[in-house]
Amino acid sequence: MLEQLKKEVWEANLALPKHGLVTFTWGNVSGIDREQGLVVIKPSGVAYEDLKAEQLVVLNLQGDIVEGDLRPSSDTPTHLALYRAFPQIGGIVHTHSSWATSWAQAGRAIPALGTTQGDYFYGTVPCTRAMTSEEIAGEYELETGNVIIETFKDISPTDIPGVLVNQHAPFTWGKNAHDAVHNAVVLEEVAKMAYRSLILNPELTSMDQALLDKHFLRKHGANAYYGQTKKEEAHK
Ligand SMILES: O=C(CO)[C@@H](O)[C@H](O)COP(=O)(O)O
Repeated sequence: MLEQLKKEVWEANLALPKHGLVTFTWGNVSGIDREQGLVVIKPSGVAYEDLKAEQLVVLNLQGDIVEGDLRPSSDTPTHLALYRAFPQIGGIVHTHSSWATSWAQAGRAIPALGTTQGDYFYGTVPCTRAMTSEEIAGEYELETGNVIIETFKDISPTDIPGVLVNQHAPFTWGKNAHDAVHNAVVLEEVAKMAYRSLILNPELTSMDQALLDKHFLRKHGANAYYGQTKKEEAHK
């Protein structure tokens, strides 16, 4: 089980440069074995082309390293906070992909303007609030997790599998590491499309709700891999 998870997380990290989501080592992917309560994550600062599966770091949800000689990603506290708060997710990606990061630096949420976003995000991709000076001076990565969790207090992480961290960059998640990478690619694409759409038509606000329902529920409805039956909820 753990060896399979390491292979999956290793492959997912290598997919980041393949999809043009990272410059240098500006990104990391993790996955979790919920039965064992163990998280596998990329080691800090290691170039993707040099990364070996055996270099991945294994931690428990409290952040204790149980396997691995290298330092875990500097974003590990954020990953762990999200795994503790969102039991539905099995993989997390953090990158500085340039279009999504531009929205995060601008402190702006990405509205759902079309079916491309609607197929994967059930509406707006939120941007967290700016962190306080105390939060920034404290354990920044842990506080980043906390502000994401705060942002999602009324949002289901299965409806919106990603977030923009204010003045930082995006995090995405999914049922496993590969799914989280898929959502990271989608987020980068819709960030680019939304920017261009708003340049072409600054009056845009959001897409038609019925169209959003149709597209999101069609993909994440009765067979939703999270085990929820969104169709029933949608027609109550
Ligand atoms: O957010 C940041 C830096 O702002 C990090 O994501 C780094 O860009 C990658 O750090 P490591 O995973 O190599 O520690």
